Amino acid sequence: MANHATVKSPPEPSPLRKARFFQANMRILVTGGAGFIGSHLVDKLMENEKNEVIVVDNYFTGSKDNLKQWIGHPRFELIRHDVTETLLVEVDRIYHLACPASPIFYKYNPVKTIKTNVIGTLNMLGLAKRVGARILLTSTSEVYGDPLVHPQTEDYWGNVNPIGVRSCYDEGKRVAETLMFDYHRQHGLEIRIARIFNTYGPRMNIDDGRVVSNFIAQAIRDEPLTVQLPGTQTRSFCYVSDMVDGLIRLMEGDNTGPINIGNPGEFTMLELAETVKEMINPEVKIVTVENTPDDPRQRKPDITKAKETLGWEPKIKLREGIPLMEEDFRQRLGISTNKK
Ligand SMILES: NC(=O)c1ccc[n+]([C@@H]2O[C@H](COP(=O)([O-])OP(=O)(O)OC[C@H]3O[C@@H](n4cnc5c(N)ncnc54)[C@H](O)[C@@H]3O)[C@@H](O)[C@H]2O)c1
Ligand SMILES: O=C(O)[C@H]1O[C@H](OP(=O)(O)OP(=O)(O)OC[C@H]2O[C@@H](n3ccc(=O)[nH]c3=O)[C@H](O)[C@@H]2O)[C@H](O)[C@@H](O)[C@@H]1O
Repeated sequence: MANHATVKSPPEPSPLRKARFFQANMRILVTGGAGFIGSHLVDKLMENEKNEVIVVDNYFTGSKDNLKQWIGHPRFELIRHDVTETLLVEVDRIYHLACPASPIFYKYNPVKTIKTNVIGTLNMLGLAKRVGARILLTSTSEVYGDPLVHPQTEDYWGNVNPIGVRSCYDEGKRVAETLMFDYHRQHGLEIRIARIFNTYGPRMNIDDGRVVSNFIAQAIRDEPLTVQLPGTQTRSFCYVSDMVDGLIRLMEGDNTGPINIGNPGEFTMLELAETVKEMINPEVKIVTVENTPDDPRQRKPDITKAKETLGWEPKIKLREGIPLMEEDFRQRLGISTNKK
């Protein structure tokens, strides 16, 4: 599915690319770069001395703190900007991540979430078209909704409620994917779409509301782990360094996607709670609480395509990732005692 019929190619990002004696740096825009995945992506991109990185973020869920090591660096720029407004920058690559990801944040102002997904993606595609940049969208496994196919393959069209409380996010991302392919077919844009499955790791907001961060923070604070009913719903958790590796491979490879990027290890929420309890605080209680509407009952990526086309598969198992996140959370919470 590499390249769909294209009408015409976009311009080269800069004539400097073709210059014989001067190799310009690769200028990379990361929208949402002050967030959890975005800031880890920036760290990795900055390791390459040929990269210049520009982050735009409105700090709704992100923070300058996540980027503090780069502020003032000559190859790094940080712009406070909302992607629902147009942006003029000259770049070669756009990693478009800007969008609240945790359900409690994306449901907080659903109309804004839709605008971010639709107008924000439209703006970034317009920018990519003007400057000839390649653009990668971080879509989501939520495009599969409450999936009737398990594990989920990229050719599954999904089972999504168009009028539910999650629709601002899952339908928003579906439209964003549509826009990406329409710009690709109509204007010849180079696009990449990653369908990300639940990702966790250091720098997640402590009170982010997502399940791994909730359970780890609760275990450290000695509060009951809140398993939302029924507890048998499943998720597959990918450690953030594996995710960043997959995103960069996708951007630099020649397959448009969509490609699932996630860890196929599948756990029920009760199993996750038991694992966190055993590893962090065996004394802590596990309680069940009400769930929210339309919570998907199962989720597990089929990553055959990522393996075959990107040579990618995750390396970090859940039991290896939890202690790395625990260490970061303990440091930020200022709670060092480990009741093991
Ligand atoms: N973490 C996951 O499990 C997961 C799973 C699937 C998809 N994704 C996608 O990956 C991306 C990053 O997710 P994350 O987990 O790092 O979330 P995050 O909330 O930590 O990061 C999102 C960033 O986007 C910024 N942002 C939000 N709206 C914006 C706007 N209108 N203009 C500019 N900036 C804006 C936020 O301030 C934040 O820094 C998102 O697009 C999300 O949909 C994440
Ligand atoms: O990977 C994805 O595609 C999507 O996954 C998550 O959405 P979700 O799976 O609902 O994430 P969580 O809020 O972490 O919930 C996971 C499961 O844990 C349960 N949960 C959550 C929080 C909690 O305290 N307890 C608990 O049992 C929820 O009911 C749900 O079944 C992300 O937040 C989305 O940004 C992302 O796009």
